[in-house]
Amino acid sequence: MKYTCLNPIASVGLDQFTEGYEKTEKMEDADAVLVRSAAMHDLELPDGLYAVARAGAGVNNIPLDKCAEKGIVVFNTPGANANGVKELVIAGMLLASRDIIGGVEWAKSEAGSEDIAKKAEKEKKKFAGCELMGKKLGIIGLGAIGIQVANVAECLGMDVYGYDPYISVDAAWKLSKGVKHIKDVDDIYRTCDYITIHVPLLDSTRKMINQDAIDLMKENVVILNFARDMLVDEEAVVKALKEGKVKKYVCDFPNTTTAGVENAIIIPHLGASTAESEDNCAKMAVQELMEYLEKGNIINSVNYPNCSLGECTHANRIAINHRNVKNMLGQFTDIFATSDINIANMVNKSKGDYAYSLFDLDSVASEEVLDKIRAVEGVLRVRVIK
Ligand SMILES: NC(=O)C1=CN([C@@H]2O[C@H](COP(=O)(O)OP(=O)(O)OC[C@H]3O[C@@H](n4cnc5c(N)ncnc54)[C@H](O)[C@@H]3O)[C@@H](O)[C@H]2O)C=CC1
Ligand SMILES: O=C(O)CCC(=O)C(=O)O
Repeated sequence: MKYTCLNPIASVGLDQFTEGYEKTEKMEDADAVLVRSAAMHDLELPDGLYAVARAGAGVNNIPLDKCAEKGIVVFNTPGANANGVKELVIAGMLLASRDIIGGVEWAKSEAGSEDIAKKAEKEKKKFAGCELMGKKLGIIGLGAIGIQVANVAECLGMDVYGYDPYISVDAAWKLSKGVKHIKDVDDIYRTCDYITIHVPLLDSTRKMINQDAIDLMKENVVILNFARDMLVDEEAVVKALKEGKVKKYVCDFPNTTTAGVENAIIIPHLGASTAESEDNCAKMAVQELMEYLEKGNIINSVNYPNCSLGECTHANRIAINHRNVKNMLGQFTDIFATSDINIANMVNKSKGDYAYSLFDLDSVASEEVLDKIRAVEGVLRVRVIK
């Protein structure tokens, strides 16, 4: 099996590939791709490619449907970099509250000045700020990152408001009970002194924080965006920064709209750039790929359902990527039955428009049988795992 990396991937992850895996620089030769933020939308997807693993959370750089149509399963690594992002969000709140950046710049500009200590005592009032304790923090999106930000902000003495209409049961269990449950996002905009967004970039979330949202916000609000720049109408934010309505905009995604704007604190996408997050993501991504390539089991896919039959202890395992339409399973089982093949174990799961079936068989399906399955309308890929 061959894999290629479209971004640098931590070696502690790649080292997990066992004998039989080989790195290639050529995507057209690869069975699997590992990627971080590299844009894949315009890349040609080779016919031999089985899987893409995003060592990270956001998958807006990957053409999910185009991959699904070719039977390419796309994975991400949920939560693996959440702590790294959480810590930078807290740093962002502190940078927005205390003029640490201004103060440090001042000290640099006075390097070599004999009376710097005396001057500092005189100048420091320029860099004074406010504390986080007692302030209201609104969190939009209570997934892996949002929860961690909520819980730590509470420990810092902030009054935390959380909004996520799709929160998972697991996530809800992890959330501190002190976090106020907000059902209308406008209440976050109206109430909070700090607002941080942690949702995926989807058509439904694009420019979620827009002029209307800003109009509802309090004077001097701080907006933090460590999720994706396109979630925010940044032209509206820049206008609000200039008018003084928004005190600071802290964003992890530099672009020509915000870089260099006064009171915009722009960070070069460093949220997950820690040794720990990079290692966690790389390890999880490689495990997911190996599990899929070797056993056909899907864990943490974003375009196909999670689906597993564990180890295969039978004669043959066949994996079928297909559309989520009626009677696919009926047609597959019919083909096995009429070919005198007993199904020892099977699973079929769907996610949106796509589905996946795994069959463990008591005898080996011939090429003829596999061709019959391939010919079923709606089948996107058939793979012999064992
Ligand atoms: N700056 C960086 O380096 C990083 C940025 N990210 C970005 O942060 C995003 C979130 O990451 P995670 O928390 O790990 O993802 P996650 O998938 O664990 O959480 C996302 C949450 O957003 C919620 N959500 C979806 N639509 C919503 C809506 N309209 N309103 C409110 N909530 C909504 C979901 O229910 C889910 O709970 C990623 O999609 C990615 O774009 C993630 C990791 C690193
Ligand atoms: O790999 C990275 O550094 C980017 C992390 C990120 O944005 C994500 O996981 O969504």
